[in-house]
Amino acid sequence: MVKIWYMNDDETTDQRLEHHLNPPQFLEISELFKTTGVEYIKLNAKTFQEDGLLDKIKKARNYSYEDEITCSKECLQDYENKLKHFYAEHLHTDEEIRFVVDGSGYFDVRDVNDKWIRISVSAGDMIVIPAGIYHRFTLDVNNYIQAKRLFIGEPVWLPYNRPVDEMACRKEYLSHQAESFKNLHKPGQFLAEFVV
Ligand SMILES: CSCCC(=O)/C(O)=C/O
Ligand SMILES: [Fe+2]
Repeated sequence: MVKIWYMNDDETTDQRLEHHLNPPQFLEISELFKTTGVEYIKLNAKTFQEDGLLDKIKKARNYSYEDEITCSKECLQDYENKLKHFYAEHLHTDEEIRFVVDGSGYFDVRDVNDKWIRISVSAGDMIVIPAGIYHRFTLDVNNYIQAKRLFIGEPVWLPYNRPVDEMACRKEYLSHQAESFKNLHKPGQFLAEFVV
């Protein structure tokens, strides 16, 4: 079950811990979308290969490329280094689409006021992180996640570490954020249409 909360930015303890504010401040999926444009949909991690929902989403969104990544000490080559890179604040020129098949982890995204929001994902959770948003990823204390990576066209995994405010995708993201996310009322306006 996805959980979303504002992080305590001052905490310098292990990145794999929850890092809540005191008291904790949770967000709804619709609030996450309004302040960041991050979309979310729940799939069934046990039946997605037969129930057709993932295929439907891929077709509608033109996700033509798909592979899988497993992040664990045993399965990920250059584990420590890769995790360090994932946790460096960065953006991409394309959407980052992840569907968690097994395990769990945290995607952190910056909100409209540059505050960190932590999204706790586990099996069945799909998130779409827009191009141009500053974000990062970490494993949680279970140290294991397996996720499908979807892509429109050829995959480009290039992260651009902050600050890269002059990039076109960053400027475009900020103008969308200012103009439209806050006026939308449905959680994950686009993915929501697939919820039955
Ligand atoms: C669970 S997917 C690993 C993290 C990743 O691929 C990425 O690009 C983070 O920003
Ligand atoms: Fe990323």
